[in-house]
Amino acid sequence: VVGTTVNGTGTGVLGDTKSFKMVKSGAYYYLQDDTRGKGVHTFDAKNRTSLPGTLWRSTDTLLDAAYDRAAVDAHAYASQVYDYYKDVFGRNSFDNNGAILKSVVHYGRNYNNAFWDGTQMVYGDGDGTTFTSLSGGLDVIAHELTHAVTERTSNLIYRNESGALNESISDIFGTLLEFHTNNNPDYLIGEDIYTPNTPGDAFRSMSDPTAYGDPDHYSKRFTGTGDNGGVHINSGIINKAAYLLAVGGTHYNVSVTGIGNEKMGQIFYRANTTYFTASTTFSQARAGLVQAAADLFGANSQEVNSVKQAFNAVGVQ
Ligand SMILES: CC(C)[C@H](Cc1cn(Cc2ccc(C(=O)O)cc2)nn1)C(=O)N[C@@H](CCCCN)C(=O)O
Ligand SMILES: O=C[C@H](O)[C@@H](O)[C@H](O)[C@H](O)CO
Ligand SMILES: [Ca+2]
Ligand SMILES: [Ca+2]
Ligand SMILES: [Zn+2]
Repeated sequence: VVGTTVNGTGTGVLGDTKSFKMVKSGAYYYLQDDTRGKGVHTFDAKNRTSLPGTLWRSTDTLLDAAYDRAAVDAHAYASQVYDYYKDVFGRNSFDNNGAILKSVVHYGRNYNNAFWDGTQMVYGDGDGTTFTSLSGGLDVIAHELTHAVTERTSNLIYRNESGALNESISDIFGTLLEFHTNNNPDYLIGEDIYTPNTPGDAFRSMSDPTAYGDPDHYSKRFTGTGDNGGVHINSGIINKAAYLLAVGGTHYNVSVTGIGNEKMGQIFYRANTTYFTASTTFSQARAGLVQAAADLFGANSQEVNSVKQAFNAVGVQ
């Protein structure tokens, strides 16, 4: 819509208060932020599955109803992910040309999932037991938006090893968003919205993928055809390598010197946008990450050595 930018305030999925930009047009206020790129737009699917539904419209700037919570987080967190990519990597939205960030909430009925469909981020409400509104997880939103970044850069094929790499990159930047904004950071995925009645669990773990049945070593990779050849399963191998690269540790008797989250993120961002291609395998990813680390920190740097150690630790040469 065409209108004037105003400040909105609302309650998120977890009951937290946050502010965001809205546009006033006529008598209504819309979840449209014109201050970031070409815009951040949040839509209401009204529990149907036609996309994107309607641009979120309110009669005021206070979004504190239960039905508003999913939209508040989708809108505010998408803005935070926009700011991260712009401030940290100088990337202007997923296309690096300010593309409008579209988010859709209240998708379907009791829908226990969230996804990027090539055009927009889509969030279910969950069934209230397995998931609560999935836009309530900052790592989830950054995960979905990072699929868009990957699609516009390496465009890693969503199958087998390239697909698992695609998935891991989304989990990695989902996690980095939590640390960058200091939003209860951890190396878990979906912990804020998974099983709302059970504290302390998550959907995936980067620090210990085996906690949720995913492999933490190449010798344990899934070789079936399910899940597009295990893209959400074998992602655990790269997730573990990224975790070790950032934090350090000893894994299957291989010791890794941690270099911190920021440098780990720089290396993965540069590799994904410069060296990875659609068909990049785990072994080729190691080479691309080593090259990215060499570009950033020097061929004989600790950072390069730590990338090699991390991939040795998960059995990828
Ligand atoms: C981001 C993350 C919170 C989310 C988690 C998720 C949810 N589901 C469905 C699902 C729901 C419930 C259970 C259960 O054990 O009860 C298991 C799986 N599958 N994955 C996820 O990983 N979504 C996929 C959706 C992929 C859709 C096909 N491209 C993704 O974005 O990669
Ligand atoms: O589809 C069959 C492929 O073999 C696939 O399953 C890969 O072996 C697996 O993704 C390993 O990364
Ligand atoms: Ca997390
Ligand atoms: Ca839980
Ligand atoms: Zn994903």
